[in-house]
Amino acid sequence: MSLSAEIGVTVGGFELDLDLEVADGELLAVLGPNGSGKTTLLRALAGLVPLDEGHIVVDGVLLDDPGAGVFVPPEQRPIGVVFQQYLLFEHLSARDNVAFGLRARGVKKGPARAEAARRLASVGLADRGDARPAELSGGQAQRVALARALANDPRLLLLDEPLAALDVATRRQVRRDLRHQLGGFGGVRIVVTHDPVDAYALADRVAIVDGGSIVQSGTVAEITAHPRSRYVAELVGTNLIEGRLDRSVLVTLDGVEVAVVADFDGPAFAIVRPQSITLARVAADTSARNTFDGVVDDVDRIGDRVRVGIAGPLHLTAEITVGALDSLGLRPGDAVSASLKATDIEIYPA
Ligand SMILES: Nc1ncnc2c1ncn2[C@@H]1O[C@H](COP(=O)(O)OP(=O)(O)OP(=O)(O)O)[C@@H](O)[C@H]1O
Repeated sequence: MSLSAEIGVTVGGFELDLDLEVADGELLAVLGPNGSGKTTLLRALAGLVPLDEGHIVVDGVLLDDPGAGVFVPPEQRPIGVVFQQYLLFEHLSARDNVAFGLRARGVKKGPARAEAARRLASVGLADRGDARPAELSGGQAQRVALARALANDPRLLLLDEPLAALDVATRRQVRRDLRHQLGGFGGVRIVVTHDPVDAYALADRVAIVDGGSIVQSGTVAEITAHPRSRYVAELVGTNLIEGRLDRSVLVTLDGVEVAVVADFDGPAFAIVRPQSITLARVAADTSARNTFDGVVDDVDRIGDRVRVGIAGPLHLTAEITVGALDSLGLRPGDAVSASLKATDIEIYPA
């Protein structure tokens, strides 16, 4: 393992408490909603916030351990950071921005500038060394920030929302470039993002952070198939129901009963694809085992499909065609009946 960390930090009443093990060459995406602690995690790894408890070990070297009285300052850590807004010095050229970190570590001006030029060339910016940050496109500024982070040959590379500063049109191209550039780095890479598309495009493994702790981690495929929280279910666009199974009836925490097909009892999650939910104006006489009456609380059109949010005993999202929406004439506030077949509900242990 190249990064092994137990992070215990409190900032302004917010508590971050999580463990991370990341192998050399692995790219971990840390995904979570606003305020979940992602930036605080990066700041703790980089040494910008000292740990209150725990330890950080990179390549076998202890960087922070309050119990042992060890704290290696940020500039001495084998860590490169690309911050959210890149934080390039506006008054310095691209080359001097990249050379800055090397100079801070005692490299002489000439060799630092030569190394910076080489680093810029490696991210495809050989001809932009004299440009100031204001003269660079968003994608170019990001590559300068990456070249700067890599200039000291770090063992751990941290990227905080690397695509957030870019407009939608440039994002896709820069995401592709970034994947390519990150592919050439052999150490541990951690990318923080709240965009699942970035996580899926860049990462081998994803850790979902919520409320200062890791609520789920695994490969993208594992997380997508078996979400274990409402946040993740929403990210992957499915409905999650949590409860307790008792002979093929899932009883939710609120006491709602859902008929399912299951061969075990006990705490369980159920997922229902929005496309498997049938909507009707009044409770229909169907073969579906489950029918819930509710009220439409959201109607969101995506191409020729419509996602309809239903508030009721269960909060569900159904996906229907525009034609079906028109014939039902559903609007927010309307009463609606949602049916789901027991065989369309996938069950797994909680
Ligand atoms: N220096 C600080 N002083 C007080 N509170 C802080 C400080 N730094 C972070 N917090 C609080 O800690 C929580 C986590 O913040 P953090 O920036 O780590 O979240 P995040 O997941 O990166 O969010 P975002 O996606 O919005 O950047 C927030 O509630 C924030 O207000």
